[in-house]
Formats: sequence, C-alpha cells, structure tokens
Amino acid sequence: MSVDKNTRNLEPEIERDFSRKMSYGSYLGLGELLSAQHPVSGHHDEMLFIIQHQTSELWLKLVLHELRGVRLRLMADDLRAAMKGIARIKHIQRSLTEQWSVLATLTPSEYAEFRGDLGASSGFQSYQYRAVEFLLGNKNAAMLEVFAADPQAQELLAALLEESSVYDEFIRVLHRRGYAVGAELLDRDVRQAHTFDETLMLVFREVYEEPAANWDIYEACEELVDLEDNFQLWRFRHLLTVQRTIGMKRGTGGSSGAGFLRSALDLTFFPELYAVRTEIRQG
Ligand code: HEM
Ligand SMILES: N[C@@H](CC(=O)c1ccccc1NC=O)C(=O)O
Repeated sequence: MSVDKNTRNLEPEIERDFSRKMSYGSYLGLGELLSAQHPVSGHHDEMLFIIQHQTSELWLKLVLHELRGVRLRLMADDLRAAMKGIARIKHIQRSLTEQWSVLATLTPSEYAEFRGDLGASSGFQSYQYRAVEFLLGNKNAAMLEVFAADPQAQELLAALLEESSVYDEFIRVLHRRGYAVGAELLDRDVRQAHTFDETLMLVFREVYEEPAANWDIYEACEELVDLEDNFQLWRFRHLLTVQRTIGMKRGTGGSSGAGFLRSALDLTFFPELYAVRTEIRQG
C-alpha cells in the first residue's frame, strides 16, 4: 500500500474496539505505570530524574527475575540454560550503564534547584539494587535497617539474606562435577558476604590451565567475570555522575558521598575468578 499525502491509510482489519478485548495499555498496566511520576519541586528537570530512576528500577526488576532463574538452573545442573540467563542480564547491565549519559545532561545548577526537595531519600534505599547484590553473594545484613519503614522490602531482603547466592550455587555445581571445593565453602554461613577462598581459586586455576577439558565451566567462569565487570562499570559511572553533579557534597542519604561510593568499587562478588588471573602458569 503506497502512502499518499504522507498519511498512512489504516487497513480496515485493524482492531479498533477494545471495549471487550485486551489492549496494549491494559496488558501493560500503562495507566498505573504512566501515572507514577510525581515531581515534588515543580522544576522542569525533575521529570528526567524520576524517569531515569524508574526505568533503572524496572530493569533491576528484570535482573532480579533473571538471577533467580539462573540460580534455579544452576541448582538443576543446567549450566547452558543458566548461561542464557546471564547473557540476557549482561545486555540489561549495558543498557543501565549506557543510560547514565542521559542523566549526565543534568547540570549541577539544574540539580541544585530541586535537590533540597529530595529530603533524605537516596538510591541507597533501593531495595532492588541491594537484592541484586545479595543474589550475587555480597550479603550485608546491616543494609536491612534502612528498610524498617518498608516491611515488604525488608522481608524480601531478609529472605534473600538466608538463601544461597548465584555464586554459592555455581560452587555447588563445581562440587557435584567432582572439583575439589573445600567443605567450609559448601557449608558457609550464607548470611555473610562471600570472601576469598584459596581452594576455590585453585579449582579455577585447574580450569583455566586446561580450558578444553573443562569447557562449559570455563565458559561459565568468564560469563560471571563479565557480570561483575558490568556491575563495576555501572558503579563507576554512578560515581562519575555524582562527582560531576554534586562534587564532594555529602549524600542526601547521609553518607560522605563520592568517597562512600568509591569504596563500593572495592567490593567484589567473585574474587577467586579475578585472583586466578595472577596464578595462571605460562605454558
Ligand atoms: C544526579 C544523580 C545522582 C546523584 C547525585 C546520586 C548520588 C548518590 C549518593 C551521594 C549516594 C550515596 C548515598 C547517600 O548518602 O545518598 C548514592 C547512592 C546510590 N545511588 Fe545515587 N545518585 C544519582 C543517581 C542515581 C541513579 C539514577 C540511580 C539508579 C537507580 C542511583 C542509585 C543509587 C544506589 C543504588 C545507591 C547505593 C550505592 C551503594 O550502596 O554503594 N543513583 N547516590
Ligand atoms: N543521593 C543523592 C540524591 C539522589 O540521587 C536520589 C534521591 C532520591 C532518589 C534517588 C536518588 N538517586 C541516587 O542516589 C544526592 O545526594 O544528591
């Protein structure tokens, strides 16, 4: 069908009556989604700030959903299906990191006009962000305090704190495959952050020294490194955005600000997978 006067004719078969049928908007809950933006300052740029956070939270919701799926597939020893989930998460992470450039168009002067209206609210109170950290194995029970006024969020984090992480389950796959994973690691207190384990690093050295003999594990290890890399890139872009927007001011959430965020770059999910790089012996 050709276009006349730069106007497209609507084909007669196109559905028009949604009084009894599910429509695009009703399926997606757009009524709710698009009425959830409530600027408090009256400043033009606050809409950007709100939407940047809301889209990030939506993607975090999917990351959590996929991480739970990955954990289940690892429990079922289905490494290939687990890797499919990680591949998707990696794309979401790239999108989340890329999105910082939109917020970087907010100048310090513009932000200063409505920052005071944000009160004590801060991304530090993002329970989904914390849930992702927990699911990857960086548990921190002290984080739960912040959610005392939000019982649903606190319960979700309390439950995740008690559960095994994606990394715990990957380590169990290694054990079931016959790799020499230490018993202390298999019986570790999952409420604590995972910390460096020498025997696990030695298992990875075996894998990395003979990739062909350990192919799917080797591949999974590299996928996990990608995941941590991407997570750190997001943190770093957040730090840079914070520095260019509020400099060295304290955070609305009460922290020292940039210094506190920089210290998050020292956190690690899969320390043995980085340490093994130093240990690989030359052939
Ligand atoms: C101009 C933009 C932003 C500024 C100036 C900013 C600033 C800060 C600061 C200073 C903190 C430290 C906690 C505090 O004392 O408040 C923080 C934490 C945090 N922010 Fe932002 N932020 C910005 C945008 C965002 C966006 C778009 C997200 C996306 C969800 C986000 C998510 C977080 C998270 C998850 C934390 C906790 C990080 C951690 O525990 O290491 N922030 N932010
Ligand atoms: N912590 C930021 C405020 C902020 O960025 C923020 C405020 C409310 C909801 C989300 C936020 N984003 C990230 O921290 C600041 O100190 O300016």
